[in-house]
Amino acid sequence: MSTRAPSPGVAPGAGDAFPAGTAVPLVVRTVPLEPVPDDASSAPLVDLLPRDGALTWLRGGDGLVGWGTAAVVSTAGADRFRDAEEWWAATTARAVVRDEVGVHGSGLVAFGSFAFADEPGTSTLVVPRVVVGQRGRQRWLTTIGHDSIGMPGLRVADEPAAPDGLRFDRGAVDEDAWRAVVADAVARIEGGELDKVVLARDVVARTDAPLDVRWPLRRLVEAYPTCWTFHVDGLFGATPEMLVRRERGLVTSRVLAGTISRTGDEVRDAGLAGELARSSKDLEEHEYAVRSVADALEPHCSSMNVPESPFVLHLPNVMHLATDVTGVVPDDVDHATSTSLGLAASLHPSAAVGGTPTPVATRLIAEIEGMDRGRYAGPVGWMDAAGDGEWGIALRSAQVVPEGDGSVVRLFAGCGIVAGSDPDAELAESQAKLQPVRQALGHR
Ligand SMILES: C=C(O[C@H]1C=CC=C(C(=O)O)[C@@H]1O)C(=O)O
Repeated sequence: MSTRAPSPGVAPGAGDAFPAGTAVPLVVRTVPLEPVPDDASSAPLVDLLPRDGALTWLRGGDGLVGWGTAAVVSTAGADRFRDAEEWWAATTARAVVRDEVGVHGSGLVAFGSFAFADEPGTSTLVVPRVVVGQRGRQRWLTTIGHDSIGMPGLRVADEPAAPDGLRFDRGAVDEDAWRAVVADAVARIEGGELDKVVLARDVVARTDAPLDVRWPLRRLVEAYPTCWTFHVDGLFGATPEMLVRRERGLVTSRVLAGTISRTGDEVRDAGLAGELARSSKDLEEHEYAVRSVADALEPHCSSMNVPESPFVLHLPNVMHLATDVTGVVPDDVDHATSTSLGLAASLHPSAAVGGTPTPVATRLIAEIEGMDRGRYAGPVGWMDAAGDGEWGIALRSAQVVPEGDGSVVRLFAGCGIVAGSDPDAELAESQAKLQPVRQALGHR
């Protein structure tokens, strides 16, 4: 585990690093901002983000944006969630917080993104210098530093530049090879090795100048208002799947599995939605995912509601079978494992991104998928000092890394494979799931 805590101030990304482990208390202040007017005249939160150090968690106008780094931790391996949780508990215990708003997301918060697998990969929790939040018409501003710091003036940021020289290339496994991997998984499922496995692939985009991530973020926020648009440490996307949300003891999880592409024709799509809702292959795939979430949440909850049948969630590119699981976490349960991050750790990887049985599926993914998922399909979101927060599954996402004078952007998509899955249909499904980020980068 490595930690850093830069010096005070509110300039995005500025500050010298304190030595690892420095126990400097954070000074946190949240104040209300002017309410959002009815006429949609105020800028969306995504427009406030500076170019460097932007952190994002937004859905339909609500959510959090942040920038700068007040403190950060990196963790890795099988204990990545526990180590991050311990660091957060120590950080919040010595923070001095004055929160004049007192809503979900005000006060001290950290944004986080966790690796899919135990190995390889690193995970991170970042405490920003500045957070701006919105819930309905309510807005607030939080500053976080190592001393009392002034309130920054908020203004709409400069217009991000479009990706320069954007081009796409194959990922780690080409399309023919990926179809063969899917066929191999189907044979193993039909041979009785396991019931379901989720197999993913990547596509690589390159740019000639460093990608300004605010370009795709602004487009994702606009095109996918019912998804959670996120950005943490180079991983960005718009996920429709909520692994776990905890607010004052109420826990919710939106489970997705089972997909059909949309055609754009309303009448045909209504017919396809009906087909999806009746498809025994998709219902089976969905049931494994719901079971995995319900079984993982159950030990933490005093009561739970797991609907018997899914509904069809309509997104601009695809439709999914969806189930909203809810539960109540009693006050007296072990705090360390029932924070939103502790719950995310128990739920990950659900059968929406791993498979059934989980250990067999994750071994098979490592054996045949042929790529490193990094933080794709891992939990991404935020948490507050009380352990409330929201952790989505990092789907419909991409990882940006610098390369030469430009950037490499790896886009990811995965598909649930069960007995009877067809490799051609799964490839087409993965292409539909790559569409949101492709289009947000400017590629039609
Ligand atoms: C693994 C992904 O989607 C999951 C979530 C919804 C539907 C899925 C499916 O139908 O296969 C996947 O389980 C992805 O988008 O990369």
